[in-house]
Amino acid sequence: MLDKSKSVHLFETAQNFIPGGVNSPVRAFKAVGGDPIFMQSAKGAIMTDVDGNEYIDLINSWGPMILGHAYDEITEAVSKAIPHSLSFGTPGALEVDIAELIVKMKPSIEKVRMVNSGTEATMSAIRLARGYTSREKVIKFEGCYHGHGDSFLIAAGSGAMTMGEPNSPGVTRGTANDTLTAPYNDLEAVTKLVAANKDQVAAIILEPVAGNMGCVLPNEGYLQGLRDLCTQEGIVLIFDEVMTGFRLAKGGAQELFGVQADLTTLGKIIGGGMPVGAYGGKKEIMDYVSPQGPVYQAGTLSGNPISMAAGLAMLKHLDTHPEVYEHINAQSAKIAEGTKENLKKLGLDYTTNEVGSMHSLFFTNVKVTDFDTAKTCDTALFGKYFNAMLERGIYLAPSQYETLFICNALTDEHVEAILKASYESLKEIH
Ligand SMILES: Cc1ncc(COP(=O)(O)O)c(C=O)c1O
Ligand SMILES: N[C@H](C=O)CCC(=O)O
Repeated sequence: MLDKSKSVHLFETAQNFIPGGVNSPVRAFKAVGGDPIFMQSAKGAIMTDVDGNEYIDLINSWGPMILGHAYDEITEAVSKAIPHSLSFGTPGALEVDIAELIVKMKPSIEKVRMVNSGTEATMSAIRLARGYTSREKVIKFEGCYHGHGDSFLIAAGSGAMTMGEPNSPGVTRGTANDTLTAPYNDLEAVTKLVAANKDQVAAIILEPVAGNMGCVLPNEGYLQGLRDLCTQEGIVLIFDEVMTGFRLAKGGAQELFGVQADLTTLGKIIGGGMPVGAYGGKKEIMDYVSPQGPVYQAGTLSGNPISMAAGLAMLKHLDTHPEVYEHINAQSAKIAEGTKENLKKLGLDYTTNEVGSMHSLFFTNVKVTDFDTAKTCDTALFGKYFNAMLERGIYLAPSQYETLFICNALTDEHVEAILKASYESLKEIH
């Protein structure tokens, strides 16, 4: 058994001062049992906890550590920026540089506004869509997560799904009424929903690859179908690429699937791990944002120089090193294939979904294509698997309804260790 005594002590103390002892619910290990591990440091693909245990990290801060933890180019850029002030509250040169680079790397984005989190990005994007269209309703998909803005805590994935609270108390009935939900991957259902709310829908928002009910891929033609529907009905199509942007390809899911959104929301990845978000898209729509247009949106720390320095270093690296994508995709494919072989060897019939450097093992024999099929998973069994892997030094996301992310620092030796641990863990829990 790992010695977790310092983590246990910290968690006991934390619970006195922080709700549930954590600053974001999925970290609490409630869905998998046991106490959360408190981390001390991380470098490359390895995290070290406060008790000195080491783990191969398969969450990578929920996605942004594409280059691995404490990547030299990023930490150097941050160190260089720090002496010049931690925040100006005025425009700064790095904001212009990163905006220019994002516009270059993501063809559907002509203008971009920086915010401080993915939640802020999605909240701002739907306000903009409402202001632009003069319509009030928004369609989201069951099991998709767009942060914790009131409009999105309806049939939400990620922690909300994990805690069994996809509709949160505290969201007013009025707000909930303006959010319509449809099943993911069902074009007919969303088309009917739009028809039933003719000329009232401002935006359709989705994760182009859902990562918050586990990893769920869009069916062939689904994204294009939504694109066509939105164009036809004057609806703003928003791709929430907080997870997929700059991860699945330089141009994110839009490049991979060849479908362009009107607005795109971005998050943690463009800060290289610092608290950042952004929304951007067609100039015609973005020019509705204050101070150019009437839709108000602001932020004291938006475009923060330290966050911009980190994000810029990360994006510059991704822009000039296509081999990063080759490597993370290849390592992810090895893990996915190896997991399938392990399942076969053990006579287990579970489902795996993967795309690029994102993947999930679902404890169900049902093909997972939406919220309902994701919910067929044996979450108790996942909890056992999670803990068995943790004991073997592999840090998975502590919920069945999250996606695993691969970083560029993951070597073949790491992959081998992950697959060995996975085989032993699967064997142990059956
Ligand atoms: C797709 C998606 N959108 C939005 C968010 C919200 O981002 P944040 O947690 O930075 O507010 C997340 C992650 O939490 C996400 O995965
Ligand atoms: N699924 C979420 C982000 O992508 C999990 C992170 C969090 O809410 O703490």
